Amino acid sequence: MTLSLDDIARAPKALLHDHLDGGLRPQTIIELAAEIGHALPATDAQALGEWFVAAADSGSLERYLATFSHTVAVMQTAESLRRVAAECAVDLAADGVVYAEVRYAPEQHLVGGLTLPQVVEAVQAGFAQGSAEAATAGRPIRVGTLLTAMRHAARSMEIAELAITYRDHGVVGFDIAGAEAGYPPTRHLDAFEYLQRENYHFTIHAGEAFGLPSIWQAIQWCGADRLGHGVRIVDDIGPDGSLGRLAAYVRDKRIPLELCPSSNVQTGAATSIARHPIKLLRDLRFRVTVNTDNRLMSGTSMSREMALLSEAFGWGWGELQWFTINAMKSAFIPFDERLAIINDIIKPAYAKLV
Ligand SMILES: O=c1[nH]cnc2c1ncn2[C@@H]1O[C@H](CO)[C@@H](O)[C@H]1O
Ligand SMILES: [Zn+2]
Repeated sequence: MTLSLDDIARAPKALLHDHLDGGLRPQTIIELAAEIGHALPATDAQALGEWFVAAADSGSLERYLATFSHTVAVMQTAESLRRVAAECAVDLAADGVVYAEVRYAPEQHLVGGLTLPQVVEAVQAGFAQGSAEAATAGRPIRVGTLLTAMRHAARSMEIAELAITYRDHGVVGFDIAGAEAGYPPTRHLDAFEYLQRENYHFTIHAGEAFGLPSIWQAIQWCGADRLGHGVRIVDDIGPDGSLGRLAAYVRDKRIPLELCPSSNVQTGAATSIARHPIKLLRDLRFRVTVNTDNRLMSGTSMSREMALLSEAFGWGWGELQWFTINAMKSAFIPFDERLAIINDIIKPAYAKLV
């Protein structure tokens, strides 16, 4: 049985890996760009959406990331950040996402003169507004924010401190992102050690464009709670399914993998959805979660990612519920709040569907 996109959209879903600057509506980019005179590769919403997907479909993470220059350019004022964040919450909720952790890099939004705290407050105001609108429309969503530091830059300690400052105001974790090859996680060890001393949560983009050494550093040197992608952990799994020491550690410790199928195909981390290692990793019972990464660059949604997997592997409600509960168990909000979403929202909804 394969599930249709409409069926999946009605089921509750949890999303741990979604970039705010990778999920703008094309029409919003056009309107914000017009206000500031930023030139775009297309000026019609449909064409612009297609341009992002085609340009990101590059086989390389570096070329994929180049497309963000257009989204980041239009997110340099408090008003534009608020609008983008509000629309993000509304769009995720309309797709049936009940819990989302959305990330962005505050250091990339200072060109218009905002300070780091002003950036965070504008985004938080947007998430609050969008969540309130979604609740009014009958699609409640909870959005937690992750603050990302760019791994090629040198502001991770500052961003880690910013995350701690806003930990009781909706910021639930920290991350590093950007080009992976040449920028190992240990470059930011001081930031990760600081966050551990603060009893805080963080994920690290690792094992996407670079392999096992990046994953090993993220976990064993930096202490990551989760892996952003982590898909190349399969390099430590033999053809007979035997696990190397690192893969065994990741599975034994139930370290969540934030897998992003469409994004991985675009950057060359996987050759196709049908051959995506998510099948093997699920069969081996790793703590697998399904994510969007960048809805704009992949022309996707949480429901679409699930529908692609359902089509490729014949997965039904049972698997969809498993991924959703895996994600919810792995969220960075407090345990009792995770449990409440699982028991009060997710399980009753799937009990009706299965
Ligand atoms: O899959 C990814 N791998 C690494 N970096 C990424 C990915 N997607 C987005 N970003 C980077 O994260 C920044 C903050 O959101 C984005 O501007 C982009 O440069
Ligand atoms: Zn990402």
